[in-house]
Amino acid sequence: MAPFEDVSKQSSFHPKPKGLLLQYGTAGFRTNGEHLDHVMFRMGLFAVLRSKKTKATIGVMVTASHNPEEDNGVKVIDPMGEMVTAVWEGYATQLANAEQEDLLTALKDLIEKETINMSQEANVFVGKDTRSSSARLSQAVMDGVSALGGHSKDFGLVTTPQLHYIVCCHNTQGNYGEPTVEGYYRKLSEAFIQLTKNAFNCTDDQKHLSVDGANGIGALKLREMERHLKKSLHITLYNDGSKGKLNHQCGADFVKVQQKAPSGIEINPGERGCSFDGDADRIVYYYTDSQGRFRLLDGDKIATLISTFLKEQLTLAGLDLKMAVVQTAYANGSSTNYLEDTMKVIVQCTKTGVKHLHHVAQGFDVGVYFEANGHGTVLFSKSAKDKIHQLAENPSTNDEAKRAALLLQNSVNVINEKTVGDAISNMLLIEAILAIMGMTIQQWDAIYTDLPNRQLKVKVADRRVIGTTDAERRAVSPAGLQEAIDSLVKRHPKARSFVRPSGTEDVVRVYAEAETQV
Ligand SMILES: CC(=O)N[C@H]1[C@@H](OP(=O)(O)O)O[C@H](CO)[C@@H](O)[C@@H]1O
Ligand SMILES: [Mg+2]
Repeated sequence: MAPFEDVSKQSSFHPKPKGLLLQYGTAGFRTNGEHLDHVMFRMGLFAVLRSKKTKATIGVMVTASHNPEEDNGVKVIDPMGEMVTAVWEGYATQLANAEQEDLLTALKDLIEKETINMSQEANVFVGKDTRSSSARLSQAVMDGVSALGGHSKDFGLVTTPQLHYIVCCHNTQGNYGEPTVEGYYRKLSEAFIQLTKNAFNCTDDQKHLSVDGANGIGALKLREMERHLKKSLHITLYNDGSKGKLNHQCGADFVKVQQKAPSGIEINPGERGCSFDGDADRIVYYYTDSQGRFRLLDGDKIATLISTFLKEQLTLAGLDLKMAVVQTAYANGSSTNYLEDTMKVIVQCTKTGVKHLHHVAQGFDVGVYFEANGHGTVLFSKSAKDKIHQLAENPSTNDEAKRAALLLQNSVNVINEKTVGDAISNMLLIEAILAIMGMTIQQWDAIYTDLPNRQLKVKVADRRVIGTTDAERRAVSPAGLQEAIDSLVKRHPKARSFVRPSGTEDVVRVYAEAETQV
Protein backbone atom coordinates (compact mmCIF):
# COMPACT_ATOMS: atom_id res chain seq x y z
CA MET A 1 0.00 0.00 0.00
CA ALA A 2 1.43 3.33 -1.09
CA PRO A 3 0.77 5.35 2.08
CA PHE A 4 2.72 2.88 4.21
CA GLU A 5 5.70 3.06 1.86
CA ASP A 6 5.63 6.80 2.29
CA VAL A 7 5.40 6.47 6.08
CA SER A 8 8.39 4.14 6.03
CA LYS A 9 10.44 6.52 3.95
CA GLN A 10 9.43 9.71 5.73
CA SER A 11 9.76 8.29 9.23
CA SER A 12 13.44 7.60 8.56
CA PHE A 13 13.87 11.40 8.45
CA HIS A 14 12.27 11.61 11.91
CA PRO A 15 13.97 8.73 13.70
CA LYS A 16 13.19 7.72 17.25
CA PRO A 17 16.15 7.59 19.61
CA LYS A 18 16.34 3.96 20.77
CA GLY A 19 14.95 3.32 24.22
CA LEU A 20 13.32 6.76 24.68
CA LEU A 21 9.91 6.23 26.29
CA LEU A 22 7.32 8.97 26.76
CA GLN A 23 3.78 8.96 28.14
CA TYR A 24 0.79 10.94 26.87
CA GLY A 25 0.64 12.78 30.22
CA THR A 26 -1.84 15.10 31.89
CA ALA A 27 -2.03 17.22 28.73
CA GLY A 28 -0.13 15.41 25.96
CA PHE A 29 3.56 14.62 25.44
CA ARG A 30 6.09 16.97 26.97
CA THR A 31 9.86 16.95 27.28
CA ASN A 32 12.96 18.76 26.04
CA GLY A 33 12.30 20.03 22.50
CA GLU A 34 15.41 18.20 21.22
CA HIS A 35 13.78 14.80 21.81
CA LEU A 36 10.44 15.33 20.19
CA ASP A 37 10.91 15.25 16.43
CA HIS A 38 9.82 11.61 16.05
CA VAL A 39 6.89 12.15 18.45
CA MET A 40 5.63 15.05 16.35
CA PHE A 41 5.90 13.09 13.09
CA ARG A 42 4.00 10.24 14.69
CA MET A 43 1.36 12.57 16.12
CA GLY A 44 0.82 13.68 12.52
CA LEU A 45 0.13 10.02 11.63
CA PHE A 46 -2.03 9.67 14.73
CA ALA A 47 -4.09 12.75 13.89
CA VAL A 48 -4.75 11.38 10.39
CA LEU A 49 -6.13 8.14 11.87
CA ARG A 50 -8.21 10.03 14.44
CA SER A 51 -9.56 12.25 11.66
CA LYS A 52 -10.49 9.23 9.51
CA LYS A 53 -12.10 7.54 12.50
CA THR A 54 -14.20 10.55 13.50
CA LYS A 55 -14.79 11.69 9.90
CA ALA A 56 -13.91 15.20 11.08
CA THR A 57 -11.02 17.64 11.35
CA ILE A 58 -8.55 17.13 14.22
CA GLY A 59 -6.26 19.75 15.80
CA VAL A 60 -2.61 19.35 16.76
CA MET A 61 -1.10 22.07 18.95
CA VAL A 62 2.66 22.22 19.39
CA THR A 63 3.26 23.68 22.86
CA ALA A 64 4.62 22.84 26.29
CA SER A 65 2.40 25.42 28.00
CA HIS A 66 3.95 26.50 31.33
CA ASN A 67 7.15 24.42 30.96
CA PRO A 68 10.48 26.18 30.34
CA GLU A 69 11.33 27.46 26.84
CA GLU A 70 13.66 24.49 26.12
CA ASP A 71 10.77 22.05 26.48
CA ASN A 72 8.08 21.42 23.96
CA GLY A 73 5.08 19.17 23.61
CA VAL A 74 1.92 18.37 21.73
CA LYS A 75 -1.78 18.43 22.54
CA VAL A 76 -4.25 16.70 20.22
CA ILE A 77 -7.71 18.27 19.85
CA ASP A 78 -10.83 16.21 19.11
CA PRO A 79 -13.53 17.39 16.65
CA MET A 80 -15.70 19.29 19.14
CA GLY A 81 -12.70 21.12 20.64
CA GLU A 82 -12.30 18.54 23.38
CA MET A 83 -9.27 16.52 24.35
CA VAL A 84 -8.82 13.03 22.89
CA THR A 85 -10.31 10.11 24.80
CA ALA A 86 -8.30 8.00 27.26
CA VAL A 87 -8.29 5.02 24.88
CA TRP A 88 -6.79 7.14 22.10
CA GLU A 89 -4.27 8.63 24.51
CA GLY A 90 -3.14 5.03 24.99
CA TYR A 91 -2.76 4.60 21.22
CA ALA A 92 -0.79 7.83 21.04
CA THR A 93 1.62 6.51 23.67
CA GLN A 94 2.02 3.24 21.75
CA LEU A 95 2.77 5.05 18.50
CA ALA A 96 5.21 7.47 20.13
CA ASN A 97 7.12 4.66 21.79
CA ALA A 98 7.29 2.08 18.97
CA GLU A 99 10.91 1.50 17.98
CA GLN A 100 11.71 2.61 14.44
CA GLU A 101 11.44 -0.89 12.94
CA ASP A 102 8.07 -1.51 14.70
CA LEU A 103 6.31 1.68 13.67
CA LEU A 104 4.40 0.24 10.70
CA THR A 105 3.21 -2.71 12.76
CA ALA A 106 2.00 -0.36 15.52
CA LEU A 107 0.21 1.76 12.92
CA LYS A 108 -1.46 -1.24 11.27
CA ASP A 109 -2.49 -2.63 14.67
CA LEU A 110 -4.25 0.59 15.48
CA ILE A 111 -5.98 0.72 12.08
CA GLU A 112 -7.21 -2.83 12.60
CA LYS A 113 -8.27 -2.39 16.22
CA GLU A 114 -10.33 0.70 15.39
CA THR A 115 -11.44 -0.64 11.98
CA ILE A 116 -10.36 2.58 10.33
CA ASN A 117 -11.48 3.12 6.76
CA MET A 118 -8.25 4.19 5.07
CA SER A 119 -10.07 5.60 2.05
CA GLN A 120 -11.80 8.19 4.27
CA GLU A 121 -10.39 11.73 3.83
CA ALA A 122 -8.32 13.18 6.70
CA ASN A 123 -7.87 16.81 7.73
CA VAL A 124 -5.60 18.16 10.43
CA PHE A 125 -5.29 21.76 11.67
CA VAL A 126 -1.88 22.58 13.14
CA GLY A 127 -0.93 25.42 15.50
CA LYS A 128 2.15 26.33 17.49
CA ASP A 129 3.34 28.52 20.36
CA THR A 130 6.34 30.89 20.34
CA ARG A 131 9.07 28.45 21.47
CA SER A 132 12.20 28.36 19.32
CA SER A 133 11.66 24.65 18.57
CA SER A 134 7.97 25.02 17.65
CA ALA A 135 8.39 25.83 13.94
CA ARG A 136 10.58 22.78 13.31
CA LEU A 137 8.33 20.51 15.36
CA SER A 138 5.09 21.65 13.76
CA GLN A 139 6.70 20.92 10.37
CA ALA A 140 7.36 17.38 11.63
CA VAL A 141 3.64 17.05 12.48
CA MET A 142 2.72 18.14 8.96
CA ASP A 143 5.25 15.70 7.47
CA GLY A 144 3.49 12.93 9.40
CA VAL A 145 0.08 14.04 8.15
CA SER A 146 1.13 14.05 4.51
CA ALA A 147 3.06 10.76 4.80
CA LEU A 148 -0.24 9.02 5.56
CA GLY A 149 -2.11 10.88 2.82
CA GLY A 150 -3.87 13.46 5.04
CA HIS A 151 -4.29 17.20 4.42
CA SER A 152 -2.92 19.67 6.91
CA LYS A 153 -3.63 23.35 7.34
CA ASP A 154 -1.07 25.42 9.21
CA PHE A 155 -2.57 28.12 11.46
CA GLY A 156 0.89 29.19 12.58
CA LEU A 157 1.18 31.04 15.87
CA VAL A 158 -2.05 30.63 17.85
CA THR A 159 -2.99 30.11 21.49
CA THR A 160 -4.11 26.58 22.39
CA PRO A 161 -7.72 27.75 22.96
CA GLN A 162 -7.75 29.51 19.58
CA LEU A 163 -6.93 26.22 17.87
CA HIS A 164 -9.64 24.44 19.89
CA TYR A 165 -12.08 27.16 18.80
CA ILE A 166 -11.12 26.93 15.12
CA VAL A 167 -11.38 23.11 15.08
CA CYS A 168 -14.82 23.21 16.71
CA CYS A 169 -16.11 26.00 14.40
CA HIS A 170 -14.93 24.11 11.35
CA ASN A 171 -16.53 20.84 12.42
CA THR A 172 -19.85 22.48 13.27
CA GLN A 173 -20.03 24.30 9.91
CA GLY A 174 -19.67 27.69 11.53
CA ASN A 175 -22.43 27.19 14.13
CA TYR A 176 -20.00 27.91 16.93
CA GLY A 177 -18.45 30.86 15.10
CA GLU A 178 -16.26 31.65 12.12
CA PRO A 179 -13.27 29.25 11.98
CA THR A 180 -10.52 31.89 11.92
CA VAL A 181 -8.50 33.80 14.49
CA GLU A 182 -10.32 36.95 13.41
CA GLY A 183 -13.64 35.15 13.95
CA TYR A 184 -12.48 34.30 17.46
CA TYR A 185 -11.65 37.95 18.23
CA ARG A 186 -14.99 39.10 16.87
CA LYS A 187 -17.10 36.54 18.73
CA LEU A 188 -15.48 37.14 22.11
CA SER A 189 -15.23 40.93 21.79
CA GLU A 190 -18.84 41.32 20.70
CA ALA A 191 -20.02 39.23 23.65
CA PHE A 192 -17.83 41.27 26.03
CA ILE A 193 -19.09 44.58 24.67
CA GLN A 194 -22.70 43.39 24.98
CA LEU A 195 -22.09 42.17 28.53
CA THR A 196 -20.56 45.41 29.74
CA LYS A 197 -22.55 48.00 27.80
CA ASN A 198 -24.95 48.62 30.69
CA ALA A 199 -22.33 48.63 33.43
CA PHE A 200 -22.67 52.42 33.59
CA ASN A 201 -21.01 52.80 36.97
CA CYS A 202 -17.74 51.41 35.71
CA THR A 203 -15.21 54.27 35.57
CA ASP A 204 -12.21 54.36 33.24
CA ASP A 205 -9.98 53.49 36.21
CA GLN A 206 -11.99 50.37 36.85
CA LYS A 207 -11.66 49.36 33.22
CA HIS A 208 -7.90 49.13 33.56
CA LEU A 209 -6.14 45.77 33.76
CA SER A 210 -2.43 44.88 33.74
CA VAL A 211 -1.67 41.64 31.92
CA ASP A 212 1.48 39.51 32.20
CA GLY A 213 1.69 37.66 28.87
CA ALA A 214 4.35 35.20 30.18
CA ASN A 215 6.52 36.29 27.20
CA GLY A 216 4.44 33.93 25.12
CA ILE A 217 1.76 33.54 22.49
CA GLY A 218 -0.99 34.98 24.72
CA ALA A 219 0.75 38.35 24.65
CA LEU A 220 0.90 38.43 20.83
CA LYS A 221 -2.71 37.43 20.48
CA LEU A 222 -4.03 39.82 23.11
CA ARG A 223 -2.31 42.67 21.29
CA GLU A 224 -4.02 41.60 18.05
CA MET A 225 -7.36 41.43 19.83
CA GLU A 226 -7.22 44.86 21.46
CA ARG A 227 -8.67 46.81 18.53
CA HIS A 228 -11.74 44.55 18.52
CA LEU A 229 -12.43 45.44 22.15
CA LYS A 230 -12.94 49.07 21.11
CA LYS A 231 -11.62 50.54 24.37
CA SER A 232 -14.21 48.67 26.44
CA LEU A 233 -11.22 47.38 28.41
CA HIS A 234 -7.93 49.22 28.96
CA ILE A 235 -5.09 46.74 28.92
CA THR A 236 -1.46 47.38 29.78
CA LEU A 237 0.56 44.44 28.56
CA TYR A 238 3.78 43.32 30.29
CA ASN A 239 6.11 40.43 29.45
CA ASP A 240 5.06 40.60 25.84
CA GLY A 241 7.99 38.52 24.59
CA SER A 242 9.97 41.46 23.23
CA LYS A 243 12.83 40.89 25.68
CA GLY A 244 12.14 38.34 28.45
CA LYS A 245 12.23 34.57 28.26
CA LEU A 246 9.05 32.47 28.02
CA ASN A 247 7.60 31.57 31.47
CA HIS A 248 10.80 32.70 33.18
CA GLN A 249 9.97 34.43 36.47
CA CYS A 250 6.55 35.17 35.00
CA GLY A 251 3.34 33.58 33.81
CA ALA A 252 0.41 31.98 35.62
CA ASP A 253 2.26 28.89 36.85
CA PHE A 254 5.13 30.90 38.34
CA VAL A 255 2.72 33.26 40.10
CA LYS A 256 0.51 30.46 41.44
CA VAL A 257 3.32 28.23 42.69
CA GLN A 258 5.61 30.99 44.01
CA GLN A 259 2.69 33.07 45.29
CA LYS A 260 4.40 36.24 44.18
CA ALA A 261 4.08 38.84 41.42
CA PRO A 262 5.82 38.10 38.13
CA SER A 263 8.93 40.11 37.37
CA GLY A 264 8.62 42.86 34.80
CA ILE A 265 5.19 44.09 35.85
CA GLU A 266 4.34 47.34 37.61
CA ILE A 267 0.95 47.64 39.26
CA ASN A 268 -0.16 50.36 41.61
CA PRO A 269 -1.37 49.20 45.03
CA GLY A 270 -4.96 48.02 44.84
CA GLU A 271 -5.01 47.67 41.02
CA ARG A 272 -5.76 44.42 39.23
CA GLY A 273 -3.20 42.33 37.42
CA CYS A 274 -3.41 38.92 35.80
CA SER A 275 -1.00 36.39 34.31
CA PHE A 276 -1.46 34.01 31.38
CA ASP A 277 0.57 30.83 31.00
CA GLY A 278 2.76 29.93 27.99
CA ASP A 279 -0.10 28.82 25.71
CA ALA A 280 -2.78 31.11 27.19
CA ASP A 281 -5.15 28.50 28.55
CA ARG A 282 -4.64 29.45 32.20
CA ILE A 283 -5.10 32.70 34.08
CA VAL A 284 -4.65 33.92 37.67
CA TYR A 285 -5.38 37.39 39.11
CA TYR A 286 -3.64 39.38 41.86
CA TYR A 287 -3.16 42.75 43.55
CA THR A 288 -1.14 44.24 46.39
CA ASP A 289 -3.16 45.06 49.49
CA SER A 290 -2.94 48.18 51.68
CA GLN A 291 -0.18 46.57 53.75
CA GLY A 292 1.87 45.85 50.66
CA ARG A 293 1.14 42.11 50.70
CA PHE A 294 0.75 40.22 47.44
CA ARG A 295 -2.74 38.71 47.17
CA LEU A 296 -3.39 35.90 44.68
CA LEU A 297 -6.81 35.12 43.22
CA ASP A 298 -6.42 31.69 41.68
CA GLY A 299 -8.69 29.25 39.84
CA ASP A 300 -10.71 28.58 42.99
CA LYS A 301 -11.45 32.28 43.45
CA ILE A 302 -12.30 32.52 39.74
CA ALA A 303 -14.71 29.57 39.99
CA THR A 304 -16.35 31.20 43.01
CA LEU A 305 -16.77 34.58 41.31
CA ILE A 306 -18.18 33.05 38.12
CA SER A 307 -20.55 30.70 39.92
CA THR A 308 -21.78 33.51 42.21
CA PHE A 309 -22.57 35.61 39.15
CA LEU A 310 -24.22 32.81 37.19
CA LYS A 311 -26.31 31.69 40.16
CA GLU A 312 -27.55 35.24 40.68
CA GLN A 313 -28.48 35.65 37.01
CA LEU A 314 -30.19 32.24 36.88
CA THR A 315 -32.30 33.25 39.88
CA LEU A 316 -33.19 36.62 38.33
CA ALA A 317 -34.09 34.85 35.10
CA GLY A 318 -36.28 32.42 37.06
CA LEU A 319 -34.42 29.43 35.64
CA ASP A 320 -34.10 26.38 37.84
CA LEU A 321 -30.96 24.76 36.41
CA LYS A 322 -28.65 22.27 38.09
CA MET A 323 -25.30 23.94 38.67
CA ALA A 324 -22.09 22.42 40.02
CA VAL A 325 -18.49 23.45 40.57
CA VAL A 326 -15.85 20.85 39.73
CA GLN A 327 -12.44 21.07 41.43
CA THR A 328 -9.34 18.94 42.02
CA ALA A 329 -7.53 18.02 45.24
CA TYR A 330 -5.45 21.21 44.83
CA ALA A 331 -8.53 23.39 45.47
CA ASN A 332 -8.13 25.37 48.66
CA GLY A 333 -10.27 23.87 51.44
CA SER A 334 -11.78 27.31 52.13
CA SER A 335 -13.13 27.53 48.61
CA THR A 336 -14.79 24.12 48.85
CA ASN A 337 -16.37 25.04 52.20
CA TYR A 338 -17.59 28.38 50.91
CA LEU A 339 -19.14 26.85 47.79
CA GLU A 340 -20.83 24.02 49.65
CA ASP A 341 -21.84 25.66 52.92
CA THR A 342 -22.50 29.30 52.02
CA MET A 343 -23.38 29.16 48.35
CA LYS A 344 -25.04 25.78 48.56
CA VAL A 345 -23.79 24.58 45.20
CA ILE A 346 -22.82 21.02 44.39
CA VAL A 347 -19.04 20.55 44.48
CA GLN A 348 -17.28 17.56 42.92
CA CYS A 349 -13.60 16.61 43.05
CA THR A 350 -11.75 14.84 40.20
CA LYS A 351 -8.23 13.82 39.30
CA THR A 352 -5.83 16.51 38.03
CA GLY A 353 -6.12 17.50 34.36
CA VAL A 354 -8.91 19.47 32.72
CA LYS A 355 -10.04 16.44 30.74
CA HIS A 356 -11.27 14.91 34.02
CA LEU A 357 -12.99 18.08 35.23
CA HIS A 358 -14.58 18.64 31.82
CA HIS A 359 -16.05 15.16 31.85
CA VAL A 360 -17.70 15.61 35.26
CA ALA A 361 -18.93 19.13 34.42
CA GLN A 362 -20.77 17.71 31.40
CA GLY A 363 -23.19 15.99 33.78
CA PHE A 364 -24.83 19.29 34.87
CA ASP A 365 -26.91 22.05 33.26
CA VAL A 366 -24.21 24.52 34.25
CA GLY A 367 -20.83 22.97 35.09
CA VAL A 368 -18.21 25.45 36.31
CA TYR A 369 -14.82 23.77 36.41
CA PHE A 370 -11.44 25.17 37.37
CA GLU A 371 -8.15 23.81 38.51
CA ALA A 372 -6.59 25.86 41.31
CA ASN A 373 -3.91 26.95 38.84
CA GLY A 374 -6.49 28.89 36.79
CA HIS A 375 -7.29 26.42 34.02
CA GLY A 376 -10.99 25.91 33.39
CA THR A 377 -14.25 27.07 31.88
CA VAL A 378 -18.03 26.74 32.20
CA LEU A 379 -20.11 24.19 30.31
CA PHE A 380 -23.79 24.77 29.58
CA SER A 381 -25.97 21.83 28.56
CA LYS A 382 -27.92 22.13 25.32
CA SER A 383 -31.20 22.34 27.20
CA ALA A 384 -29.80 25.11 29.46
CA LYS A 385 -28.74 27.10 26.41
CA ASP A 386 -32.14 26.55 24.76
CA LYS A 387 -33.99 27.75 27.87
CA ILE A 388 -31.80 30.86 28.16
CA HIS A 389 -32.32 31.60 24.48
CA GLN A 390 -36.11 31.18 24.65
CA LEU A 391 -36.32 33.51 27.63
CA ALA A 392 -34.20 36.15 25.95
CA GLU A 393 -36.29 35.99 22.75
CA ASN A 394 -39.75 35.74 24.34
CA PRO A 395 -41.55 39.14 24.13
CA SER A 396 -43.56 38.43 27.27
CA THR A 397 -40.46 37.96 29.48
CA ASN A 398 -40.33 40.72 32.12
CA ASP A 399 -37.46 43.23 32.00
CA GLU A 400 -35.47 41.84 34.89
CA ALA A 401 -35.61 38.25 33.62
CA LYS A 402 -34.81 39.41 30.10
CA ARG A 403 -31.73 41.33 31.24
CA ALA A 404 -30.53 38.26 33.16
CA ALA A 405 -31.18 35.99 30.17
CA LEU A 406 -29.21 38.31 27.88
CA LEU A 407 -26.34 38.44 30.36
CA LEU A 408 -26.35 34.64 30.51
CA GLN A 409 -26.46 34.37 26.74
CA ASN A 410 -23.47 36.67 26.32
CA SER A 411 -21.63 34.86 29.12
CA VAL A 412 -22.04 31.63 27.15
CA ASN A 413 -20.51 33.34 24.10
CA VAL A 414 -17.62 34.99 25.91
CA ILE A 415 -16.66 31.89 27.91
CA ASN A 416 -15.81 29.92 24.76
CA GLU A 417 -16.75 26.61 26.38
CA LYS A 418 -15.46 24.42 23.54
CA THR A 419 -11.86 25.22 24.35
CA VAL A 420 -11.42 23.38 27.68
CA GLY A 421 -10.28 26.66 29.26
CA ASP A 422 -9.11 29.93 27.71
CA ALA A 423 -7.16 32.67 29.51
CA ILE A 424 -8.46 35.42 27.19
CA SER A 425 -12.11 34.27 27.53
CA ASN A 426 -11.84 33.94 31.27
CA MET A 427 -10.19 37.34 31.57
CA LEU A 428 -13.07 38.91 29.62
CA LEU A 429 -15.74 37.14 31.65
CA ILE A 430 -14.09 38.10 34.95
CA GLU A 431 -13.71 41.72 33.85
CA ALA A 432 -17.35 41.78 32.76
CA ILE A 433 -18.57 40.29 36.03
CA LEU A 434 -16.59 42.78 38.11
CA ALA A 435 -18.01 45.64 36.01
CA ILE A 436 -21.61 44.35 36.14
CA MET A 437 -21.51 43.60 39.87
CA GLY A 438 -19.64 46.86 40.57
CA MET A 439 -17.08 44.85 42.48
CA THR A 440 -13.43 45.67 43.18
CA ILE A 441 -10.75 42.98 43.26
CA GLN A 442 -10.54 43.48 47.04
CA GLN A 443 -14.25 42.71 47.40
CA TRP A 444 -13.85 39.67 45.19
CA ASP A 445 -10.92 38.51 47.30
CA ALA A 446 -12.94 38.99 50.51
CA ILE A 447 -15.59 36.42 49.49
CA TYR A 448 -13.57 33.86 51.46
CA THR A 449 -10.05 33.66 52.89
CA ASP A 450 -7.67 31.02 51.55
CA LEU A 451 -6.08 28.61 54.00
CA PRO A 452 -2.29 29.09 53.89
CA ASN A 453 -0.89 26.47 51.52
CA ARG A 454 2.26 25.23 49.83
CA GLN A 455 2.90 23.21 46.71
CA LEU A 456 6.38 21.74 46.26
CA LYS A 457 8.11 19.56 43.67
CA VAL A 458 10.32 16.68 44.76
CA LYS A 459 12.66 14.80 42.42
CA VAL A 460 12.67 11.04 43.00
CA ALA A 461 14.24 8.11 41.14
CA ASP A 462 10.89 6.79 39.87
CA ARG A 463 7.80 8.84 40.51
CA ARG A 464 5.54 6.04 39.27
CA VAL A 465 5.98 4.11 42.53
CA ILE A 466 3.39 6.47 43.98
CA GLY A 467 -0.14 5.23 43.33
CA THR A 468 -3.20 7.23 44.37
CA THR A 469 -6.94 6.86 44.89
CA ASP A 470 -9.95 9.02 45.86
CA ALA A 471 -9.30 11.68 43.18
CA GLU A 472 -5.59 11.58 44.09
CA ARG A 473 -6.26 12.61 47.67
CA ARG A 474 -4.85 9.40 49.15
CA ALA A 475 -1.73 7.38 48.34
CA VAL A 476 -2.11 3.60 48.04
CA SER A 477 1.58 2.96 47.41
CA PRO A 478 4.37 2.79 48.52
CA ALA A 479 3.36 1.13 51.77
CA GLY A 480 3.41 3.43 54.79
CA LEU A 481 3.34 6.71 52.85
CA GLN A 482 -0.30 7.57 53.52
CA GLU A 483 0.02 6.63 57.20
CA ALA A 484 3.00 8.99 57.50
CA ILE A 485 1.01 11.83 55.89
CA ASP A 486 -2.00 11.13 58.14
CA SER A 487 0.06 11.31 61.29
CA LEU A 488 1.48 14.72 60.30
CA VAL A 489 -1.88 16.11 59.18
CA LYS A 490 -3.54 15.04 62.47
CA ARG A 491 -1.36 17.46 64.42
CA HIS A 492 -2.69 20.66 62.78
CA PRO A 493 -6.17 22.20 62.63
CA LYS A 494 -7.86 22.25 59.21
CA ALA A 495 -4.84 20.50 57.73
CA ARG A 496 -4.88 18.50 54.51
CA SER A 497 -2.00 17.12 52.50
CA PHE A 498 -1.41 14.72 49.62
CA VAL A 499 1.26 13.65 47.16
CA ARG A 500 0.98 12.53 43.54
CA PRO A 501 3.31 12.01 40.59
CA SER A 502 3.15 14.86 38.06
CA GLY A 503 1.83 13.99 34.61
CA THR A 504 3.80 16.76 32.89
CA GLU A 505 7.18 16.85 34.68
CA ASP A 506 9.48 14.24 36.14
CA VAL A 507 8.64 15.19 39.73
CA VAL A 508 6.37 14.28 42.62
CA ARG A 509 4.08 17.11 43.73
CA VAL A 510 3.50 17.65 47.44
CA TYR A 511 0.56 19.79 48.60
CA ALA A 512 -0.28 20.93 52.12
CA GLU A 513 -2.66 23.43 53.67
CA ALA A 514 -3.63 24.26 57.26
CA GLU A 515 -5.23 26.96 59.36
CA THR A 516 -1.94 28.64 60.17
CA GLN A 517 1.49 28.91 58.67
CA VAL A 518 4.83 29.11 60.48
C1 LIG B 1 -0.82 20.91 40.31
C2 LIG B 1 -0.95 21.40 38.93
O1 LIG B 1 -1.12 22.60 38.72
N1 LIG B 1 -0.88 20.48 37.95
C3 LIG B 1 -1.01 20.84 36.53
C4 LIG B 1 0.00 20.12 35.68
O2 LIG B 1 -0.23 18.74 35.80
P1 LIG B 1 0.67 17.73 36.61
O3 LIG B 1 0.12 16.38 36.24
O4 LIG B 1 0.49 18.10 38.04
O5 LIG B 1 2.08 17.99 36.17
O6 LIG B 1 -0.15 20.52 34.32
C5 LIG B 1 -1.43 20.17 33.76
C6 LIG B 1 -1.43 20.59 32.32
O7 LIG B 1 -1.30 21.95 32.15
C7 LIG B 1 -2.55 20.84 34.57
O8 LIG B 1 -3.77 20.41 34.06
C8 LIG B 1 -2.39 20.46 36.04
O9 LIG B 1 -3.34 21.12 36.82
MG1 LIG C 1 -1.33 25.87 29.42
